[in-house]
Amino acid sequence: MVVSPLPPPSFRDESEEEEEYTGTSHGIIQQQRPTTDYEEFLNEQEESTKKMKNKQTTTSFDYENASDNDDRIQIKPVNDEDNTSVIITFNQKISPFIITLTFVASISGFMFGYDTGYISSALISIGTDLDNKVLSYGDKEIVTAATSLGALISSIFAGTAADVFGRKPCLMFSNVMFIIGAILQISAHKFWQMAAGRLIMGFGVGIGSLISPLFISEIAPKMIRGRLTVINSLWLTGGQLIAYGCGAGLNKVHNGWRILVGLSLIPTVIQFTFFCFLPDTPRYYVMKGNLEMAKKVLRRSYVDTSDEIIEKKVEELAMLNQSIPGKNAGVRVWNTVKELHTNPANFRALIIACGLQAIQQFTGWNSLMYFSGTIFETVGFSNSSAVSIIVSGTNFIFTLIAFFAIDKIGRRYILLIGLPGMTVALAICAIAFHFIGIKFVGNEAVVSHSGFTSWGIVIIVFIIVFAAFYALGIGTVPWQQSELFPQNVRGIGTSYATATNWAGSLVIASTFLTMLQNITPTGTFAFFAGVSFLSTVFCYFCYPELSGLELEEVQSILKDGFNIKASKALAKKRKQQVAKMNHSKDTKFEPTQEVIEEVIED
Ligand SMILES: O[C@H]1[C@H](O)[C@@H](O)[C@H](O)[C@@H](O)[C@H]1O
Repeated sequence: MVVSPLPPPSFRDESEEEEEYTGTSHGIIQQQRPTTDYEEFLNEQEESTKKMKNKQTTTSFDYENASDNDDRIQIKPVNDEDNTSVIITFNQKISPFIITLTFVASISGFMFGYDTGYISSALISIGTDLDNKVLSYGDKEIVTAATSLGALISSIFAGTAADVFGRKPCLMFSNVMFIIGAILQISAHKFWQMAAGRLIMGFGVGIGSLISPLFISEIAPKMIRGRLTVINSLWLTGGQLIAYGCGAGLNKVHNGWRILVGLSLIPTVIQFTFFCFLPDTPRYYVMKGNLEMAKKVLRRSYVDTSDEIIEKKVEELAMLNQSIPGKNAGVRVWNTVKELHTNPANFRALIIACGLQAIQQFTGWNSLMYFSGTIFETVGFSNSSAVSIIVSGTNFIFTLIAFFAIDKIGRRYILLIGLPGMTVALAICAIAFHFIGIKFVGNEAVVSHSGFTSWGIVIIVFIIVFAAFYALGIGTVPWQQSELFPQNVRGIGTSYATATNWAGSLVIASTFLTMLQNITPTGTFAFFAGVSFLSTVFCYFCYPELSGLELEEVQSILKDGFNIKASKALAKKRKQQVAKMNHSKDTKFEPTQEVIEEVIED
């Protein structure tokens, strides 16, 4: 099989001939050919991948003649890697351009947090402003759930749209949804206009929640990819906190809820304006075969890196970018879905990504966010906005701690610290609720020992402890989902995971009160504690350490198992290599020849 140095764009021309697609292996160039000898075809592909990699290992960089000023360093595959591992890496200093792109993309995180956060205060201050009557409990549920429903619907399509139209245009489209949704709400005098505005805003939230972390992970230098993606979560939890703060401040203001919704227009307009001048991700350009644009963006991202290395990196990304064939968009999407399910590495990625998002929702955090006021009132604490601010403030502060820990300590460790912590906190709450003796009659809570009791204090303290452990691990790590998937299935894979998140959020928010009524608060919290415990077991056996790995390296880890041990070894190795580079930079500003040789000899 002939392997051309650069692959065709992932989405082929309509004119191309269609052939049945039966899945692919790791590999690089997908050629149109009959699939009767599919096994042979896969073997050939693997062979050519090996040849390409070997060729690149030996020819792409002349170590003998490398000067002391070379900013490049090529890392030989280590024992834990196979020959599909990425081999070109270089000093990936974070530049102002990357910071700008990250901050602009993560405004979507803020919109996610603010738009899901403001509704609880808005519902209190709306009073009789809609249809001149007080909203019923059912009306309130519809207005709250409309955004999650919109997000669920749009997240199903957003991944494919991101591959077809690009990440940036999709984020700009989400801005349009935010603006239309907000205007409909601000001007609403009818309940259904308000609900429609919330639904349309939800379309924006769903798109942003998927694409912003994907965008960031595609532009981020590998050693701080975790951190940069957590910036999105920081904006998210910060958005929730600000929404509760503003909500508390505007509670008594006439039409305060319209101001609250109106404020959401500011960040979205800022994001849209910035994106008019910023590019898409280099990996997206590679996927579309626009290698010149990919180089341009990489050059702006890594200003200290030589053109030669940038060219090689783009070449490598192009080699690893595997196209999905199909004569039209529908067939290609179907083939991508097949590829996601039939390729073992992709399927494992899917289990992890959807599993983590489901755990994030089914351990009950959002029900506590939405109903913390009610819960705290039942244990004798009446200031519900203060409580919401304390709980969401804890969420924000511990997301900040996750920001520092996620690349240094690693994603796996913070999950394995967070989930057991949540289990214990939830179990203690379940016990404490038993001694308080609460019953739910309708939507009203009846407490046998009213007033502030010591068990009430235990509940308050351990709900805050739960919030801290949640934010440290499972609140943040699932949004690293994009790194699990290779380029050709990343869009659809992250769609599945994001849709799992929104479906879980809808289910839990709409069943929480029913659970409290039917299985008592003790039963509800014990249920969440049980889910947290099982989730710890799942993460222990299935979640490999991915910090410090190139996006393209993750597949080699997931190829023949979850490979926890190998992933930990590879992550450690990568960290040591970068530490060596950084160490040499302290003294000479560039890696020295010895450092290069040392790494090569490893
Ligand atoms: O990661 C976020 C964060 O933890 C939020 O606080 C929560 O409301 C979202 O559902 C979740 O996806």
